[in-house]
Amino acid sequence: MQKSKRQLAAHKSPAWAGLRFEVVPSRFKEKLHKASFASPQAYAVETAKQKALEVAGRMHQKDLRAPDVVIGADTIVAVGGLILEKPVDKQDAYRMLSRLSGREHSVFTGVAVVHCCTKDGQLDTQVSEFYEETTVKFSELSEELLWEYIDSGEPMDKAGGYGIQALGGMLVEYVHGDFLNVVGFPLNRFCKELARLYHTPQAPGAPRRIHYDSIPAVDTFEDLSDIEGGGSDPASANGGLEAGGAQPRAPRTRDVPDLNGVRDSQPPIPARLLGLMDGFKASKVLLTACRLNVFDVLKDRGPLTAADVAREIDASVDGAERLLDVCVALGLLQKAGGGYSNTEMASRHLASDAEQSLHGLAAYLDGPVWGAFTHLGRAVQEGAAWTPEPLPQAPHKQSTEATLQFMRALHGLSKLTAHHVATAFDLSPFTSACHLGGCTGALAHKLVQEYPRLQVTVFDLPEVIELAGDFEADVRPSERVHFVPGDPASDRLPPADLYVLCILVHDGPDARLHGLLSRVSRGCRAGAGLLLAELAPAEEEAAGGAARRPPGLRILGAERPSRSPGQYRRLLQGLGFQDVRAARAGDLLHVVLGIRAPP
Ligand SMILES: O=c1[nH]cc([C@@H]2O[C@H](COP(=O)(O)OP(=O)(O)OP(=O)(O)O)[C@@H](O)[C@H]2O)c(=O)[nH]1
Repeated sequence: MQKSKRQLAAHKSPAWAGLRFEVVPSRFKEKLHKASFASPQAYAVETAKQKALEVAGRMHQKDLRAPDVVIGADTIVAVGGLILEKPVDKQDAYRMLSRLSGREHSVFTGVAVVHCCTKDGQLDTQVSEFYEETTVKFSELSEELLWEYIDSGEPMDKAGGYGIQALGGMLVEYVHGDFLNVVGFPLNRFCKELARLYHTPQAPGAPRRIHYDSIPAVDTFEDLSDIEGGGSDPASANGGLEAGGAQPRAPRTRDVPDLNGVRDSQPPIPARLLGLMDGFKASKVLLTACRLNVFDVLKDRGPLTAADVAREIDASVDGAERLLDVCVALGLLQKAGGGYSNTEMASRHLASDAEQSLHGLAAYLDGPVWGAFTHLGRAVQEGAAWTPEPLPQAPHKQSTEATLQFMRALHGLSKLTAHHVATAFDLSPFTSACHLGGCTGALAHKLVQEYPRLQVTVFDLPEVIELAGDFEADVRPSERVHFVPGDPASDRLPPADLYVLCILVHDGPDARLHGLLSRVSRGCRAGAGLLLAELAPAEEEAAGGAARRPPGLRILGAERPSRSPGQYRRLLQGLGFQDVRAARAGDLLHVVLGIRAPP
């Protein structure tokens, strides 16, 4: 399951509902044994609690100071005694949604509020928890509606497989209870709980005392509070958080300094800005650790000391220890009793021989892309490209090693995304496909695995095809994948039922994209398909739960923002394709499929 976006550590950052908070994804693995809980809601509450405790512990370790409060939440759907979380794939989404069709179900969000303090350097926590239930009834869903909704990609990161605040709203007949609870956080109940926990009435005229400096505006909640003697009249409210008698409250003054001498009206610290300024250091540490093969050394081996690692990577012990400690802080490594080991993510993506390795991408970013970015000022002044020209624009200008380096980067990305691209639509009606710019054949091999009748031609520049054999050991070779040298931008295209383009044209100029797509449109027969998979725009990635990249900074280093599925759809329609459909392919890509209309 994707890491939580919703564990809030309250003490810094901008305001929301009167809280200054920071969002810290929890690393708690949501693997609690569901059957061991008395009820679905007990499971949600425990998961929320474990998520928040993990964040509190980690932040305390990292900053040597705990946040004041960590808020964890977990949303589940319960139907007929079953607990539904986020679907793992489309079939799973189908199973969930067909189970919900025509029925009532409950949505539970468990919330844990973890109060933290540090005693003698040790973290001390106190947990308050609650859950909220909302009942939702779905209409009867036709197969067609169900699949159209699944193909929209929306269900994939949603508990129960639907997003009530978006397209999923059309499935819903009625809602009883808090709508926001279904979306993922019961804000109203949460505010009441905070008011109950922190806002105890006190004697008139008593000085304002705040224990939890992250909650200066808890006054915000009192209007929602059920506390006796509370109420919505601001004049009857004070900002005190300390216990006292049930007395009338002193007037609230928003511009009074709190105990830290900070006025509420002070602008917040620009934490995001500071993070942006400093962010390159984290990238460089990650890329350097990859280049020094730290994650290879630690993969499949017990915890190693800094001295062991230093010996293996030919580094000084002090230097290795500093690098390893920063990797721990970045969540790439774990440290226990002086020994370092890979996190699961590092073994899966940063070790060079891992099935889903991004080691090649890291090397490409650390090499030519990093080099180009150090001269960014000059490139801006001269209007030059920000990054090395990627293949296929300039292979002839590249050394074999540079071409291989680019191919390794693309290979890792292709392997990571191939399953999502191959299964975004049902491609079984097609019997032959041609992957233009198919590079190492990673997607081609996934396509033939998924579709037993399909033959795939990988059509790419001769320099690339010549080197593609180097990657054969890394894919399951198939006789149904053929490599044909040629330039997709100028040579005659091999005949096929389906043409595939994947992360090929997202960062190129419009003219190049139009040129390539119109070549396919002119070169293919009526009824042939065109499947286009490209990086989703950054804002869609964020919505899909992926780490947000600034618009304009693409994964392989070019600077053009991605086009939206709508733009691709209009483009394809303008080029004579019909039945154009768009779908998400994992968190990173969107895929568009169109069928060539008769001329
Ligand atoms: O109608 C909607 N229903 C659900 C959602 C979204 O679904 C997920 C629920 O996931 P969870 O509670 O597990 O929490 P997350 O913050 O995503 O992180 P995990 O690490 O726990 O997976 C949540 O994103 C809801 O917002 C929705 O959007 N609409």
